Amino acid sequence: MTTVIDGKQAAASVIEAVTAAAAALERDTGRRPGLAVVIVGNDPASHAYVSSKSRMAKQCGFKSVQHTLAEETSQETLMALVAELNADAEIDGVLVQLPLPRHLDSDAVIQSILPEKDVDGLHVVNAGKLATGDAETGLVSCTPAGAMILVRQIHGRDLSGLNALVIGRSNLFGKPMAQLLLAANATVTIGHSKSRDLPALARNADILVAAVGRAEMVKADWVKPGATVIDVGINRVPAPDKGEGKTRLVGDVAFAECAPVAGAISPVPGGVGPMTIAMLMANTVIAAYRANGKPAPKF
Ligand SMILES: Nc1nc(=O)c2c([nH]1)NC[C@@H]1CN(c3ccc(C(=O)N[C@@H](CCC(=O)O)C(=O)O)cc3)C=[N+]21
Repeated sequence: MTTVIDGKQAAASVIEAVTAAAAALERDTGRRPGLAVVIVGNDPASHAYVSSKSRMAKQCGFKSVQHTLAEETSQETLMALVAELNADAEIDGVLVQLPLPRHLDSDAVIQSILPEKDVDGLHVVNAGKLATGDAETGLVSCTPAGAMILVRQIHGRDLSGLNALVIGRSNLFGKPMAQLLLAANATVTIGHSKSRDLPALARNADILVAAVGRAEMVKADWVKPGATVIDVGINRVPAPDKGEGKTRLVGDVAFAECAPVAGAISPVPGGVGPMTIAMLMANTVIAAYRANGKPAPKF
């Protein structure tokens, strides 16, 4: 029988550990972890994500602040806010919700966040630490960190001898995911839109991670029988059966046809998504421990 990986349950157990770690820090130092989330503009999906992040931060016992800036905010204003949060001793983590409106240079903003407060793990210092195997002082991007916990549920910490394919090569996900799999001894391939034969690469993968950004692109005949399939896609597609103008959330994997072939598979929703938010909380508590000179908990 195929295992359907329960991301909600895995996220709940991370949140439980984060909440306990936050309470222990407050007992020892009188300080709570502080998370600042910055959002620019009016995109409803972004606002929904940011609200759930702020809600979760409060649930974990953090100091949670949200800065909502107008769509027409200038680069200077946004960078000045980041500088202020960098200097604020009560803030351990700074997250700037992406994507930013088109007139803003998001890379300049991200790189201006202090690496030790970069709970998204997007600063070049954190990307570099991951690439060079420094897990002790860096912060790892939340979605790959969460996906990796799901992989560990199935395979444990040592992926020696297993072939992994990551489809997607973004700095936000594909590259850090490949680094994490490599650090766990998997034999890693990164596939992307210019790869010659993605289905053939996929059929060779014991661990198939899909982050292509195309609804249900991975089909049953891409999946090696018994493979672990991790679906990182979030696509809203029309759902006329739910009513006129309604949508549903689907992943990058055609779940219904792939599930019977896979050994384990993560669904959308309820797979990687909830883990992303849980790992943001984990990174914030890690940053707060380090800021207080304490050895950080591991997740
Ligand atoms: N600086 C930055 N960091 C991010 O980590 C970041 C971002 N910007 N911009 C947008 C994306 C998207 N993202 C998600 C988080 C949780 C779910 C999640 O919990 N999804 C639920 C379903 C939620 C629903 O129903 O809409 C699930 O998959 O079960 C999804 C997507 C974080 N992102």
